[in-house]
Amino acid sequence: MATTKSTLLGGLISAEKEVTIQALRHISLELKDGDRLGLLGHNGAGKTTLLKTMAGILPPNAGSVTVEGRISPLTSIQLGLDNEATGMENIRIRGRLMGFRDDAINEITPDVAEFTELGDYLDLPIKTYSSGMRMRLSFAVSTAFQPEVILLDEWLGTGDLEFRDKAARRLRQIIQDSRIFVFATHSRDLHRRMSNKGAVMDKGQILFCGELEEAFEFQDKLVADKAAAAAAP
Ligand SMILES: Nc1ncnc2c1ncn2[C@@H]1O[C@H](COP(=O)(O)OP(=O)(O)OP(=O)(O)O)[C@@H](O)[C@H]1O
Repeated sequence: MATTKSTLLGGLISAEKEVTIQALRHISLELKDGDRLGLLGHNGAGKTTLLKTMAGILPPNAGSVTVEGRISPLTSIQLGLDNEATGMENIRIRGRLMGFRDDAINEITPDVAEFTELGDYLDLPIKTYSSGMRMRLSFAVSTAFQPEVILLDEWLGTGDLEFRDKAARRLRQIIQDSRIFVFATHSRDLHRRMSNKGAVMDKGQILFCGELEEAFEFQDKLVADKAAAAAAP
C-alpha cells in the first residue's frame, strides 16, 4: 500500500485502488460529569469527525462509543428542515428528528416560537425565509431542550446583532447546565472561556489530553516541530 508523504494538514491518506482517508485512529477518550473538553488541532485533524462519531452520526468501523444521558450535537442544526413546511411545522419536524415525542414538542413550541420573534412568518413555508430567519428557527428549536451532553463544532453565530446576543446567552446557559461539553474551535479565546480541558488532535489521533493551557503548549510545540521537520534538508 502506498502512503503519501506526510503533510501538515488532514487525516492519514493512503492510496491502493482508491484513495482512503482514515479520519480517526486509536481514539481512547473518557469524559465525566463537569468535563468541558476543547478539541484543538489544525484543519483536517479530525475534530469534526470525532464530534460526529460521538454523536452517533458517523458510526466507527472499529471500536465503540458509549454515551450515558441525552446528547445534543449542535452541528448541522438546519439538517432536516422542510422548505415547503411552515415554521411551526418545522419546529415539530426538527423536534422529532432530535428524538422527542409530540407531547414534549408541544410543551416547548410556545417558547421556541417566541424566541424566534418570527411572528406571522411562523405560519408561512420556510422557503419564504431569509437565511437569518431560518437560523433563528433552527437555533431556537435546537436549543429548546436541555441536554446532558453537548457537542459543539464552532460557536453558533446566528442572525442579526440583537438575536446573536440573545442566542449567545441561551447557548452559554445550556452549556453551563449540561454535564459534559465538547467543543471544537480554532479560537483559544473561546476555549479559555468555555473549556476546562484540552485535547490536541493530529491526523485523526488524540496526541494530548489534559489541562487546557498545557494543551495549548503541546499544540504550539507540535506546530513548531512540524515546521522544523518541513524546513530540514
Ligand atoms: N465527507 C468527507 N469525505 C471524505 N473525507 C472527509 C470528509 N469529511 C472530512 N474528511 C476528511 O477527514 C479528515 C478529518 O476531517 P475533519 O473535518 O474531522 O477535520 P477538522 O479537524 O474538523 O478540521 P477543520 O478544523 O478544518 O474543521 C480530513 O482528512 C478530511 O479530509
